[in-house]
Amino acid sequence: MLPLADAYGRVATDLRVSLTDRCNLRCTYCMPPEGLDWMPDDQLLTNDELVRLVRIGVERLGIGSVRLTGGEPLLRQDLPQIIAAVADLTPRPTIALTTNGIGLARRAGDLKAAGLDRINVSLDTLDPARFQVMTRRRRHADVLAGIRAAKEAGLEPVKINSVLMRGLNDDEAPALVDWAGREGVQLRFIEQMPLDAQHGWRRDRMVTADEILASLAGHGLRPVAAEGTVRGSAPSELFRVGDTSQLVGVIASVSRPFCGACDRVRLTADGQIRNCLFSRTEDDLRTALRSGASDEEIAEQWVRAVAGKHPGHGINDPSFLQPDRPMSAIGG
Ligand SMILES: Nc1nc2c(ncn2[C@@H]2O[C@H](COP(=O)(O)OP(=O)(O)OP(=O)(O)O)[C@@H](O)[C@H]2O)c(=O)[nH]1
Ligand SMILES: C[S@@+](CC[C@H](N)C(=O)[O-])C[C@H]1O[C@@H](n2cnc3c(N)ncnc32)[C@H](O)[C@@H]1O
Ligand code: SF4
Ligand code: SF4
Repeated sequence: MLPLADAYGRVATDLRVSLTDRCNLRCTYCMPPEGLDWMPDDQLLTNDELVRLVRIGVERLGIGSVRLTGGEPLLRQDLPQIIAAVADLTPRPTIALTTNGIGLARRAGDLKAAGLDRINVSLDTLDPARFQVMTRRRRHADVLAGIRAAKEAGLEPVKINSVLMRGLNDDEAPALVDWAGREGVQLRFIEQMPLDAQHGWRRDRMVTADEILASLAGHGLRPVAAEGTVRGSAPSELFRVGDTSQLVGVIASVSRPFCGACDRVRLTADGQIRNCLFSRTEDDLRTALRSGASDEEIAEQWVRAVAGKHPGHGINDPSFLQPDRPMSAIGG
């Protein structure tokens, strides 16, 4: 086994695979109203290519968990087949999905049956009108139905990702926490990152973890770290709501970076390895695959790609440059 180690003592064991750069929403912090120039079909990995790369990661490189994301991964009609093929690998990795939840109501049962272990659904607001402003689509009810179906399919605990945007939904943290408590889902607030295709992010506009926690002062949040729970490599810092069993997370990529414990590596839908969400370089495994490289050669290229990983994202450095690819094409 070759570990995917970098020069800072970190080892990547969590593979985040983007299945498509396309999406049926247009979240304002992610992409413009008109969408993007989607990747041409011939550049996308086929299912066999994708599963082969995941197999190499699992068999040779110590990948133990696989998260399927995008773009919107539910747009892949063959998602159950992909999940089943990954679930067939030895050793079997845990398999998770990050989705906007549209169409999940119909598909949650099939995904669970195919081998999906965990699901995270994105929902920024409880108000359908705000949802329409934030995503530019009228699909709020579909997302709520998807979350319900995921729970009914036994994909618990369902985690919910909420990005708070100033002037749009930054007053909604308390109501979202109360809703999550009633629904029995784990809510995580995400700081907005500079990864939108429009390059509209501004440090002085983003809603910070401190602001989010201050707005939840009435909820008696206590860090679970104080109970001895170890965070490990998780992006989310967890808090207990009062004396209840409810946990709420804050993913503070910008104001409280967690790069020092990073165990993630990304594979884009067009077969590029990215050693960091904010990496400015990529390693082209698709060309290697299509020019007849052996599993061993691909594994060695992958190891070299991770070895060059930077210590952190650099968002707070004056010289920071946003990556060329937007979040939706990297795999968030
Ligand atoms: N900066 C940074 N943000 C990340 C990273 N991984 C995930 N995130 C962000 O965290 C948010 C939630 O990600 P998810 O896809 O739900 O995954 P997760 O939080 O790792 O999942 P769990 O293991 O279920 O907690 C998204 O906005 C991601 O972009 C990362 O490596 N770096
Ligand atoms: C890129 S999306 C891909 C999966 C799926 N389409 C979804 O929305 O869950 C993954 C996660 O990234 C988050 N995200 C997108 N753009 C972001 C940004 N600029 N800053 C922080 N999080 C972002 C979304 O809210 C979502 O929770
Ligand atoms: S955050 Fe997810 S749902 Fe929203 S536009 Fe981006 S890829 Fe689509
Ligand atoms: S920004 Fe890069 S180094 Fe930091 S946690 Fe994310 S992927 Fe890892």
